Amino acid sequence: MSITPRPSVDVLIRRVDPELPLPSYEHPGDAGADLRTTVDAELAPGERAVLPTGVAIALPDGYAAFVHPRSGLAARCGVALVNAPGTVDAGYRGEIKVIVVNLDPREGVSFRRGDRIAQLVIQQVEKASFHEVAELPGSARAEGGFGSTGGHAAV
Ligand SMILES: O=c1ccn([C@H]2C[C@H](O)[C@@H](COP(=O)(O)OP(=O)(O)OP(=O)(O)O)O2)c(=O)[nH]1
Ligand SMILES: [Mg+2]
Repeated sequence: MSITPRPSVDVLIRRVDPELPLPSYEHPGDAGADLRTTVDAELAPGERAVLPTGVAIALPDGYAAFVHPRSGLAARCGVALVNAPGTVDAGYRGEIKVIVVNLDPREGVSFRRGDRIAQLVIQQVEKASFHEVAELPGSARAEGGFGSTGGHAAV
């Protein structure tokens, strides 16, 4: 049985920093195109920084780009994105930036210009038309949340 790939979506991209390569997919089936930092950065334990990526994009309406962490940076260095996933709106024309944080309690982490620090995932998004009601229809979950289904020994 063959699987049919979805057609790609056209995204316009401007290189704010022309010396660095465009974001790219490392493998044909990858979901995220890696974003690079244009600056060197040193993060002490617990420190965060907003790193520029040197690119700006224009997405068709109905799409958004999401800035996701790279698992290697998380697993090996304790680097996370404070707002993962960062949401890049279709109409945003500014430089995409990545808000990194060093979660390691003891070791600092260094980034060098050109390092791949995050990945950009493009997705179709729905636009909601909100219709206000006084009462919401009932549901099995109702107002349960935040561990309401149990399975957390600590809670
Ligand atoms: O990780 C991120 C998140 C956002 N952005 C850019 C693109 C996005 O379209 C814009 C606004 O993001 P968001 O809506 O998350 O920020 P906000 O705090 O709500 O700012 P604003 O009031 O400008 O919407 O900032 C990034 O470059 N990187
Ligand atoms: Mg916003």
